[in-house]
Amino acid sequence: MLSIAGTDPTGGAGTAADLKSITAAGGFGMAAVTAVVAQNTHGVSDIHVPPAQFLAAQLRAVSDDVELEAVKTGMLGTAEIIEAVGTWLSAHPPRVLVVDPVMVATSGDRLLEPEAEQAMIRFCSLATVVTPNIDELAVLTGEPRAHDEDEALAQAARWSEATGVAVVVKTGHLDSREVTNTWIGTDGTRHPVHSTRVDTTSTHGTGCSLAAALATRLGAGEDPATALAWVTDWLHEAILHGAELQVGSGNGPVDHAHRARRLAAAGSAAPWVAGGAVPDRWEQPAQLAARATADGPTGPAASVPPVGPWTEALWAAGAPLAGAIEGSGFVAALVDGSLPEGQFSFYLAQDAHYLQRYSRALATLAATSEDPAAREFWSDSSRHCVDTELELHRGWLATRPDAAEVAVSPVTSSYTDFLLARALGDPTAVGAAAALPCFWLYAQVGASLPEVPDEHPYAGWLLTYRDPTFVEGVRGALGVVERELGAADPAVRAEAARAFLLACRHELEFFEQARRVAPSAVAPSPALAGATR
Ligand SMILES: Nc1ncnc2c1ncn2[C@@H]1O[C@H](COP(=O)(O)OP(=O)(O)OP(=O)(O)O)[C@@H](O)[C@H]1O
Ligand SMILES: Cc1ncc(COP(=O)(O)O)c(N)n1
Repeated sequence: MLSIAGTDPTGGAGTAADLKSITAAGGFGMAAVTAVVAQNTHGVSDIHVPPAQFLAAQLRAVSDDVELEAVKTGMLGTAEIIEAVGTWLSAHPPRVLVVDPVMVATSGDRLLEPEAEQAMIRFCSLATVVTPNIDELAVLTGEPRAHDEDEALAQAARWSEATGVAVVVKTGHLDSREVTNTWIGTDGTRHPVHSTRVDTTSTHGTGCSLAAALATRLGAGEDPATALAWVTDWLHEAILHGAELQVGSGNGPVDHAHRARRLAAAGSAAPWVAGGAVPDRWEQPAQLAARATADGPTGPAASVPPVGPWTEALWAAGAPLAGAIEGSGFVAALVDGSLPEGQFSFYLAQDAHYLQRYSRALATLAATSEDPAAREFWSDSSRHCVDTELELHRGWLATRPDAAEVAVSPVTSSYTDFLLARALGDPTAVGAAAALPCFWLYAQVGASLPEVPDEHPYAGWLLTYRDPTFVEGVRGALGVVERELGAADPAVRAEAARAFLLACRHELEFFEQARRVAPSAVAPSPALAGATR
């Protein structure tokens, strides 16, 4: 996959951004340089355009040796450069050509000579798809700048029909809460991909990154809707975490590698409960809390407080994981509404599988517990789980036939197999401690959620986290676990603590697994707002 673009020595835009984006999108990146640009996160200070013959030599070096899947062009700078690229492309037409008609940088600096605009407009007709921002779309179409998304879509559709070139309309430059990228096909088809605006100044190079990643996915054979969904979701994550890079003091770059680092961390082979974190015999509550907090963050306070010293120690030990769940990408995307529909549907499907199995683990605890109050609590909870699962199928999943057919995932089955094994084969204190995080951490997430507006795509679902009867259930589970631990042998207690911490980690994996699903993997369905659980 070849990028033909200008440079950015601070790595945020141009060929640097393109190569990072191509890698992130799964391709092998190559780059031919059109212009050497002295720029940083504050703007452009100088531009050197090497002779057009030199660019032609770079392009020949590539095509003499390499077969390309796709080409993306960015800053072309001058009419002469546009012509050199056009000539080369005509001799070596790639299967996919994405043209980002770069004219003006975010900083306001011109990256295309004004007299080259007409040449750029003609050049765009060679493309498979063009990715102008709102201002560039106005120049391309020769129309006034669109005021809103509908105007931009209409402009793009007219231009696309006239030229036979698809357009991705990007609303990043409008000031709506939602940011939508829409693929407009030459036959008028529209594939909108919705995302949410991130309140950040780290958007340097977003246009370059979108176009390069899109070219890579299209070059690999993905259809336009799937490719654009992948790119929009990946870029949202990169923008969300851009500021953490702390690169420059102006408009910073996005974090192209955020997803790769997140997935690498998820694939870690380190044990979930470090050796020595739990004593072999848990004699005193403080033994566990002291060890668990010695080498890690303490985490948030419990929204439903512990009911005694044993559950207090469990919380102290598991709190860093509760914090990780509250701060997880899944919860963040669910709350800001950018969670792709396919990932949400996958989550619902796994939730249904989970509840079905969890209810059996709870029923097992009801059958094996000695304490009548525990038996009553577990059997009520098991029954409640069955009801919730049935409601999930009747409500949310009924509107998504594709999601209803999603099989149980490895993450869901390893969590539920673990819970069932603890309930079936271990002392009831261990089974009870393993079952507790599902109650306690779910309520914790619920308490951390902000109010969302009614038009939020997942408003209906977010409300289910606030169910007050659920908080009662958490108190019930805490009471049972506190009593079970108090009565247990210290070795069994230690096993229970281990099971509790493992279950907390399973909870984190359960939430995060949906983020690992391709955003368009489950077919879209009618709007979510207002749907009932
Ligand atoms: N603040 C933001 N929040 C969320 N997504 C954004 C934001 N800014 C940009 N994006 C994403 O990046 C894409 C490209 O951004 P934009 O519309 O600003 O294009 P551009 O002007 O060509 O980019 P550039 O400023 O790099 O030239 C958008 O379509 C959107 O997916
Ligand atoms: C070489 C080059 N190409 C493109 C851009 C546009 O990116 P942005 O508008 O985000 O500054 C840039 N600044 N530099």
